[in-house]
Amino acid sequence: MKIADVRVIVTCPGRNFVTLKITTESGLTGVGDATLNGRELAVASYLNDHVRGLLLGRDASQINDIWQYLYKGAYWRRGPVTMTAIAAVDTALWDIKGKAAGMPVYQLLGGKARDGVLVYGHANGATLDEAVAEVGRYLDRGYRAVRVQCGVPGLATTYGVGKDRDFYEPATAGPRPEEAVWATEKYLDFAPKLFDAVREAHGFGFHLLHDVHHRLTPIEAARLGRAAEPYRLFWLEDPISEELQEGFRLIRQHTVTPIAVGEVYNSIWDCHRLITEQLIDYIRTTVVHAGGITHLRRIFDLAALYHVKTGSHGATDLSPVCMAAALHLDISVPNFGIQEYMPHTPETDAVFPHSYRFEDGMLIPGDEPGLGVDIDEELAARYPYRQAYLPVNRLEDGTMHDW
Ligand SMILES: O=C(O)[C@@H](O)[C@@H](O)[C@H](O)[C@H](O)CO
Repeated sequence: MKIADVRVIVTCPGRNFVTLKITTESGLTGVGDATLNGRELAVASYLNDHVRGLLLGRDASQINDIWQYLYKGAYWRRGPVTMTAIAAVDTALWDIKGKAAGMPVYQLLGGKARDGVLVYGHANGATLDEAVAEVGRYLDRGYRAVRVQCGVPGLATTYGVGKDRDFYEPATAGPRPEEAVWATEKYLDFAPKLFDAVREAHGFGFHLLHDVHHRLTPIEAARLGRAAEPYRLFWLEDPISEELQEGFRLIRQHTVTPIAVGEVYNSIWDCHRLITEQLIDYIRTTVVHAGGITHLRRIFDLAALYHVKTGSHGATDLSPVCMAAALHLDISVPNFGIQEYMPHTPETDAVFPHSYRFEDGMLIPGDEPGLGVDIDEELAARYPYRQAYLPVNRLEDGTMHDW
């Protein structure tokens, strides 16, 4: 199973995606997502200029060795660019291994441990009434878990409230990021009112989630977690900036609201203390940014030992290739919690034909050999890369804040 070709495909069917495609001498192909929102070309270059030549001629079946070769071999370990590049290679090799075995990847991971993958959808509204109505729309569509985000009175823009109702996209095309404004006190006063209104209108028969997007200090997050307790959130996501693992201990001391974190972590070394000290309830690392199926499985296994469940990131900047890979892992691990799901636009779905499907609040991975996802290269070529950035965020006095 020698690797004969390695190609990096950059395409922008509405938003940028980087995809790695590996072909073996016998003609088997595998795909891996390599998208790093706002820094896409850095990963494309890493793969093209520093990884491609190392893979040609190597045995595609040696996934573990290739992973270590790229990780230890780089000397410079971890970090989003390196780990996204390694993830792309790893994912493509699992896809190939599945095709070579004639089995879906979840079979290679030990088989299905559940019927489907519980997902949460994104309800958001500029006003409280709109947000409450949006939650209802998701429940009507069969979602059993809904994340709610809402414009904060007195703030012009708020994280999670998109311009498009169905296809949330925070990155904007152009040479510079958009600038947003933030006021913690306004948000902290408003958020419990939002949870109250949602529960009042729709009851407690579904899971309610909320994302803080790294904007609070530990004590502020503790205050919000405590205020949210009557509304029984499934989780409070990214309450504080993710670098300070000790910060989560302080939150824990004050509230029983479950905590989820991890979309910006790239390795087990970023979250091992959070897991082993049981400072979080859900780990949100995902395939594309945390070293692929091989490494994510290690994180999930460690988490399982400490009763921490999975809750992988699944925003639209993670391509359908990442989603397919995540689903194979989600359906097979013992400690699965939930999977984030934001449907892609029809343009993106056409570029990445896939067999996973939404059914009754769950995603079901396809049963064909490999990951059940591909890239239509001809179509992809019609959408050239467009520079785009995630927003930056400032306090009302101009101080740079976490976005
Ligand atoms: O929970 C989430 O889905 C978010 O935090 C993401 O939308 C995040 O902002 C984007 O993936 C950034 O690219």
